[in-house]
Amino acid sequence: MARIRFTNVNKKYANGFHAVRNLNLDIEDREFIVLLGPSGCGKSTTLNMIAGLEEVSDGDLIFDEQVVNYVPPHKRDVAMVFQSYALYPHKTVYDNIGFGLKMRNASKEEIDERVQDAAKKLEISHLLDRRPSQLSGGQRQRVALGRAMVRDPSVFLMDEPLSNLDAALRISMRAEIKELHRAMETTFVYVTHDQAEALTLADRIVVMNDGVVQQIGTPDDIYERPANTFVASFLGSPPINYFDGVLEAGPDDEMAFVRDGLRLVLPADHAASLKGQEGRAVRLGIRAEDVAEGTAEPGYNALSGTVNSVLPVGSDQYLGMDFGGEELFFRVGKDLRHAFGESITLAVDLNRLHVFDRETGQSLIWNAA
Ligand SMILES: Nc1ncnc2c1ncn2[C@@H]1O[C@H](COP(=O)(O)OP(=O)(O)OP(=O)(O)O)[C@@H](O)[C@H]1O
Repeated sequence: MARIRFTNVNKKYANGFHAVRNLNLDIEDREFIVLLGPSGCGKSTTLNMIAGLEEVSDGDLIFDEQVVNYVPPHKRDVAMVFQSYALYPHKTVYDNIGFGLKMRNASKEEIDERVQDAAKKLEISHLLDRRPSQLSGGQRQRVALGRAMVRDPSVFLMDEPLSNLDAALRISMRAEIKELHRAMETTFVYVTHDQAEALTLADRIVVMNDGVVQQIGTPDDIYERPANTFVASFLGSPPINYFDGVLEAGPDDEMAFVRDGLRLVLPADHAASLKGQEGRAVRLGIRAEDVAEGTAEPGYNALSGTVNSVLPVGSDQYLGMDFGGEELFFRVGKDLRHAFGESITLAVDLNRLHVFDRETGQSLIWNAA
């Protein structure tokens, strides 16, 4: 069992670089947590603090009830899988998987039982006599997973374990990692910069930027109710569209977003949370998929512009629109037929709008985590 808690944790590297700032995070036993963010945001540093590979500069890192700030890695009951696999090139798959157990003086029988069991689960039993150089990338990654599995750790740490695999294999390995989590019944902490990976795997996602947590929540929370423009922009493809404008009060407690060529009436519950804020400078967000081809009166709950680009992506298509000199991107059904330069009106799904403060970027309608 392992619950992991960070309380006011900071990490400053020896050169003074402040990589993680005031981190507060409570990871429940058996939870699948994904640390998500752009390169350099501090996710690997956070994972390495759990592993004991990096020391906490201040604050406390707690496993269950024990502060582990100064507990060395081999006493933490964690296993880690790296992007680079880190296999021993001259050992067979069998020996690679069993090596950690051998170093801990496990009996030959125990090693054999655990290696065979892990190999079976990972479907690599037929590869046990090979060396890493005789394996594909996906098979090597399974060996790395097997090596971590046989240790039966309380915490499983993974740092971009799929990023060296091709697109198709990444998707099938995602399903396997999810199944592994279910079967192992341990706490998983997984680092990635890939939003799709995070959304598919996580019970909860921690979005980080510049060493600071931006939002902690379920995949739905993060995608549907982003706490700020950073989170809103980091997830979604093509990325969310923004419009700068102001709030305008209307009759019957109505609240609308207005700017040149656009007036969108906000749903009643958003209007209620924005009551009294008319005149406020806001940034409105419309996700690429939250539009439909519509005939609503132009300028009112609808967006009109000209088609700039049409990019089919198989199941649907990305539609580029010129909107008063601004370039917007939407994701629409593959059956919509539009030609370059054509005028088009899209109806906006008003229930799925996002409203942010223009200065701070904080959401004004979803409670920040
Ligand atoms: N030993 C170190 N000394 C000084 N700065 C470091 C050290 N290790 C990492 N950093 C810096 O700390 C920041 C966070 O690094 P970290 O590896 O945690 O980022 P990341 O989010 O995992 O990024 P990536 O996806 O590129 O690995 C980066 O700016 C990095 O350059």
